[in-house]
Amino acid sequence: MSIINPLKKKLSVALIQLKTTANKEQNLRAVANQIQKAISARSNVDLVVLPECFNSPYSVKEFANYAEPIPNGETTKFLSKQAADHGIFIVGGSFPERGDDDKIYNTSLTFDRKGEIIAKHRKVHLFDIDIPGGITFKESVSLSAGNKATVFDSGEFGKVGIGICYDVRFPELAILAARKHNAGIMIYPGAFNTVTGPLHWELLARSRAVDNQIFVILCSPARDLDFSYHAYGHSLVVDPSGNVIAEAGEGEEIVYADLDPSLLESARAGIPVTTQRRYDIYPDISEASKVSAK
Ligand SMILES: NC(=O)CC(=O)C(=O)O
Repeated sequence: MSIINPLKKKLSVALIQLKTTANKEQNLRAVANQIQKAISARSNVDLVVLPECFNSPYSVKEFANYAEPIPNGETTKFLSKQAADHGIFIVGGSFPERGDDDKIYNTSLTFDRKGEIIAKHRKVHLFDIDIPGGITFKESVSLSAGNKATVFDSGEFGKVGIGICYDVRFPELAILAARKHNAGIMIYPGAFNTVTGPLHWELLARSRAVDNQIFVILCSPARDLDFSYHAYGHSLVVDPSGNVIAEAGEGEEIVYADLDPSLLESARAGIPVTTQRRYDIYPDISEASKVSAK
């Protein structure tokens, strides 16, 4: 049985883990500086990834104050220009979007080398959790959920799926991207915290990678203990065998990695689950689990 390798060529990525302040202009300037730094350090960078909510505080009280329309808002124009000026792909983390329906979404835009928007993902699963003695957060207080899975075709290195943070806890998005659309990479801008991060951040990234034998990228803000929300940090890249091939600490840092198609090929050749699935036994698994959750 021949191996399907969705990754068309080696891809050099840079994940920008930076602190977010309450000042949007300052945040955008910091992103521009960090992109410049990444390009200067590694001239072959193809794709830059930014964290969830990189232009605003991660706070349900603040999302509406920072929300912008797409594509005519300041942050969209800024990201487009960065991508075009440097001739790189950018997965633009996420920022609060004010939709045409006046609702607020947590939205990630992806730009190609010419600065064109090639993907728009609105966080599908809102982060509503309550861990007594740990953390309570309810994005649904001020955000609305997106209603579609997102995969883009880079045209150069194959297809890529996008999720935002809490979306990584739901394997279905990555399964759809990898198995229905043949994506070789899943990218999640995310902002786990100091309670859930140590428990699940790396575990979930490695799980999504091994489930689908794809590369998985998670990009977080840097930790800032002066803010109400303490981001976990630890932006990382996982290969299709589940190995963490690059990882940041907690502070500001740029993580570099080369995504090598041969790693995907050897993972799928050695443990050929892609060709061994028994769809006769688990047709439409999501529908089945919906019934049992009632
Ligand atoms: N911030 C999130 O959306 C998700 C998160 O922190 C978690 O799942 O834990």
